[in-house]
Amino acid sequence: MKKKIIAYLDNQTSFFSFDYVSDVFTASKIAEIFNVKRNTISHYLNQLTSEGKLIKVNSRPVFYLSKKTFEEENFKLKKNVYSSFQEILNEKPYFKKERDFFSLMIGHNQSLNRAIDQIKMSLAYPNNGLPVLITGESGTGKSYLVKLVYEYCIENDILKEDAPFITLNCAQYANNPELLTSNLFGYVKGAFTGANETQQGIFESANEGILFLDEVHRLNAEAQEKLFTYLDQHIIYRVGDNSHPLHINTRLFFATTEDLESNFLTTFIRRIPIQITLPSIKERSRNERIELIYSFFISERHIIQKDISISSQVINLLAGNHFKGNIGELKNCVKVTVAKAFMEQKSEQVVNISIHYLPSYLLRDTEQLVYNIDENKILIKSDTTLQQMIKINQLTQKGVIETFEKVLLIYRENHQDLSICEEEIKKHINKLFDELFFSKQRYSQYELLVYVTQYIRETFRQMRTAYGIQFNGNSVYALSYYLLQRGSTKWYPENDELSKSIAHLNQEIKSLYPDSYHYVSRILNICQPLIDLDIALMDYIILTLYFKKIDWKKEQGIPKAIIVAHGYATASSISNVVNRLLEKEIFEAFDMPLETTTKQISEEIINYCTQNELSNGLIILVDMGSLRELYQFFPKQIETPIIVVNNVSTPLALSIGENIQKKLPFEEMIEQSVDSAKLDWEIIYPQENRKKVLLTVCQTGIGTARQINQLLEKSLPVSCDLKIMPYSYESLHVNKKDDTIFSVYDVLGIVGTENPNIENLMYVSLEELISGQDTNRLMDGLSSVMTKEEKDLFNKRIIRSFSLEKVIQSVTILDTDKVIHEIEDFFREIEFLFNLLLGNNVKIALYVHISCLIERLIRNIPIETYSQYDELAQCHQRELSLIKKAFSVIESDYSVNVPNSEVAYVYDIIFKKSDISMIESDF
Ligand SMILES: Nc1ncnc2c1ncn2[C@@H]1O[C@H](COP(=O)(O)OP(=O)(O)OP(=O)(O)O)[C@@H](O)[C@H]1O
Repeated sequence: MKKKIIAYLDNQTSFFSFDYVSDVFTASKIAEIFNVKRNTISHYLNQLTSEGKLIKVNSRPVFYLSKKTFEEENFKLKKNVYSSFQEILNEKPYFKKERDFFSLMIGHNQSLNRAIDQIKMSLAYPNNGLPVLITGESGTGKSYLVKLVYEYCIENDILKEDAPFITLNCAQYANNPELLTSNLFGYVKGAFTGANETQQGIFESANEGILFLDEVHRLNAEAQEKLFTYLDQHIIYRVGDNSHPLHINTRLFFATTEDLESNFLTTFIRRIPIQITLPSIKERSRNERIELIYSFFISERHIIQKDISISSQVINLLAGNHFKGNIGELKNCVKVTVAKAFMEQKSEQVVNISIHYLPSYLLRDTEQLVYNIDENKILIKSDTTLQQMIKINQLTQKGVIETFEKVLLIYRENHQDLSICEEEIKKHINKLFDELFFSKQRYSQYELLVYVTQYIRETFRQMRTAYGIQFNGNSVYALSYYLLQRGSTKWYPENDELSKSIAHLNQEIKSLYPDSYHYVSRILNICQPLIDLDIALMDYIILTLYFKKIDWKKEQGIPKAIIVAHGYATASSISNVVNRLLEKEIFEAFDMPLETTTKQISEEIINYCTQNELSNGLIILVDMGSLRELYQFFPKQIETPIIVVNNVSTPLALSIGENIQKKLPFEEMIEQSVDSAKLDWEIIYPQENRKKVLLTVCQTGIGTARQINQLLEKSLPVSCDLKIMPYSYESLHVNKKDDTIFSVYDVLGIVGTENPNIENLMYVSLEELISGQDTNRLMDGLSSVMTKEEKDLFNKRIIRSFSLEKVIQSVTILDTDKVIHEIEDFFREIEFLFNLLLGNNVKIALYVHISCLIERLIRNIPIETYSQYDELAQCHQRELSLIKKAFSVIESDYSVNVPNSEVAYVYDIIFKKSDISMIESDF
């Protein structure tokens, strides 16, 4: 048993961390693992401790670790029994000192992590370590890093207490490279004119210490040669003497702001195995920049010996600026700002730092707007530490990061399959947003919130214009709160495994919710430069899943409309007036100064076309005859119909705008407006590449069609270039192939609740999809737009999305279980009253139809009146009354009244559905 315990603890101890001591080291856990009584285990553990095999930590609970493994992984221990882990830590050689030194360097655990590891490695290398070359722009901390290296070496006995640390800035000798060489390596008497005495060089003075050559690219070829000799053999020769080598032991650090390739002899570079590049301030995360700013204000506080209160705008402006002189310039900027405020507020107890004290160039250069609002203050007192300040900063984003971690944990626990764990993940995301909405902290960040929301609102406005997406007012706030809390911290996954999971999840979400993902990406890209975000893949994931819930409401069927007119503001003024009158941004303006050519205008418009979603067509109102030729510049591959209307005027634009709002069919929008005005217009249909569409229809209007549309869109693979759009059943039923939709699009087929019976056109009923009967037929009809893999994926998703429950869930807000029960009662009643058995297809059609019907009634949404109601009522009054009777339970349960038209549609489904067989019952 003792052997087993030792083996177990050897293994566990290799994972031991002071930061989190797991219960695997406690007697009770070990007893549980070996299925032995606790007392027995304690007895063995104590014996092993006194044998020196284990260490015992008498904290509560008591922990036991393998001494051998601990010492291998950490450091030698003096005892076997300790009162706490802190007591063990106190024995760690140089523990405090080592940690303290490099941690003074902000970014030591983030952007400088690797650089510091490399330095430590170079110092540990035998025979005086390895030489290190540090590159980086001016002010990135090269000199500061070497200074810390020196202190680290002293504290860790790598160098003796009185070891020399000599810095030589080679740039000081820019005009006299020979002087630099002789100062560096020393010279012998008579080596050159004026060499009256033999003189030892800086190299010798740095013996047994550190020599730091800054701006080392200034060394001339001769000096570089001399350095090789040292690097290769650890000897130097004084200038003028090549026969007396001097043995030197100095650790070399070089720094340069220059490009290595062009300024150094390759032979020199090859001899320096460790090369480190320090990041510019722009490359550091915002959090690191904020840490730097805080630390500089804290040091200024020590200098002026007065508390400092800083407005959060000041921090924002400093953190948002990418100082060319990097940290050095940032530090100076803080110094100057504090000095200026201090001078002006000598008699005040606390020095207030507002944006007025910042250097003016900072305000001028900043991309961020500055508001003159009463803001939050950050107070630095005599005992304020950087750690405290960072903690406050990090707290704000804790909730978001915790959600990241939780989501990833759930995803990984569920074999990286979103279909199993999506609901659970969404619960956590919704919880996060609930917390964000109600967070008290928000109030303390009020000003920043105002700032962020106005950008988000503007971003959403752009999205509305570009994609025709309507936003729920809450979305602006949800996104603003999220971004505010998220802060601008770079978030890195802890390891490669996690990164892989994130990439996997990202891919899954991207293909599952392509639209939502696309919109989220657009929004984040637009906001990113404005609010200085460091976006991680997790942000796309969280936001896509969150916004999916709200659902982007697409404005259906509205074409884009633009006004193009010569002159500096003609187009803008017309569109302004019209948009204001219509209370909607219908028109976009393209002002064209007079010298612009038609070709240039076309290019602008084509550019606009590529950036906006135009699948509902584009209407261009132009001001002069010559512009009519505009379309000749359009590429043949246009995918959308374009109407060009000549001689734009405000009344014409207003009339067309009204028609657009009424969602009239594409050509009618113009016909109705221009008829009276006798203006000329032209419609250009895409000839080669008409967009392929699948239409969704429902017989009662457009409501259910839209829902079917959404379900299909969600199932559509991202890579597939198919448009799915709801369309009027009535219009197709009456016009058949003459309907305008067929000249605008390449219609591949129709999915719906009722067949408009168009010759040679695929029709798949909703019931077929729900019953999973004939998805193959649909897939066959889509062969021209989908590869086999895409069809398989589409099919798989349709089967998943079109279960009866899911369809009902998506078409209504009603409680699915309840509504299904009610409808089943309705079936029984119908079967009883008419003495028949409803076929499965009829039932499925009725499930969907009636649940939508109930919702329509509850929400007071009108439907198209049943056109031949009177004739139907004349012949089938009895049937209509019986159907109405069967509805009585539903009517009373939902407090609604089923109107005649609705009853008539239900009659059609039960008795007329052409492709559904109705089984008469035997009795
Ligand atoms: N990571 C850091 N944490 C805290 N302070 C830093 C850090 N890096 C640099 N500094 C501070 O920034 C200032 C500029 O750094 P430093 O002089 O080392 O830059 P440099 O790269 O050597 O510049 P140059 O090439 O112009 O000589 C120093 O005062 C230093 O204290």
